[in-house]
Amino acid sequence: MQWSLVVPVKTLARAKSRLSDTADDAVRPDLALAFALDTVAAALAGPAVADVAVVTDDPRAGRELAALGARVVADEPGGGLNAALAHAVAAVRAVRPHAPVAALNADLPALRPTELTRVLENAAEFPRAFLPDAAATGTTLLAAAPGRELRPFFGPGSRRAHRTSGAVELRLAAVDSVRQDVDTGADLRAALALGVGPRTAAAVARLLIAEQ
Ligand SMILES: Nc1nc2c(ncn2[C@@H]2O[C@H](COP(=O)(O)OP(=O)(O)OP(=O)(O)O)[C@@H](O)[C@H]2O)c(=O)[nH]1
Ligand SMILES: C=C(OP(=O)(O)O)C(=O)O
Repeated sequence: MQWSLVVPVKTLARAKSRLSDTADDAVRPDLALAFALDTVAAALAGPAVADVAVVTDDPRAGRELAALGARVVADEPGGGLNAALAHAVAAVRAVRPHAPVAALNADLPALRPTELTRVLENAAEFPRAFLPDAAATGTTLLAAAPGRELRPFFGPGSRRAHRTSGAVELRLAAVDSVRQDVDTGADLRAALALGVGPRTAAAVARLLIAEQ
């Protein structure tokens, strides 16, 4: 079964505020973009994904992610993350109405295509399913079968919100790369330990050189 994914990317200048003690205002946009590029490149590399739509209003992110092969959908004005996702799902379903859809966070720089494939194969067993993040309080992926509404409740405490909404929690071993989102310096170290993609590796190297 081939999936359509929607990946939300906030305006880069405002992204990753919780990384401000690790990366200052001048370099954080580059780091956030590197995470998104490595996430989308890995997602497009797997056999289970047919289509990735990035929902963003950021021109640079849109340009660089489109160059990887993603489609770019504009944000729903003033709506925030969940409105942007619902809007992007409607856009991808207009193109591929019979495909299952999943929202995937853009901050998974260690993402492995094989692990994402396994998560999607398991998600395909349910009308709606989600994968909790590494911290076990949030969500990195929320999936909906063809014809089902996604009903995203991303944000603080989204694991509980998705569970309460009736989505099935996927309990899978060995999918750490799909769960390891990066919000803090400690998360970034954990992602580096798993092994990040080339754009994040380069951005982190630039960060370390700038600090010397
Ligand atoms: N398109 C879009 N994406 C968003 C929006 N808000 C958040 N996102 C994305 O949704 C995911 C989770 O976002 P947040 O945790 O709110 O923000 P963040 O930039 O990752 O981190 P913080 O600034 O530290 O909260 C990331 O992939 C963001 O880029 C929005 O309003 N529109
Ligand atoms: C929006 C979410 O992710 P983050 O950890 O980036 O806040 C979430 O977990 O619902």
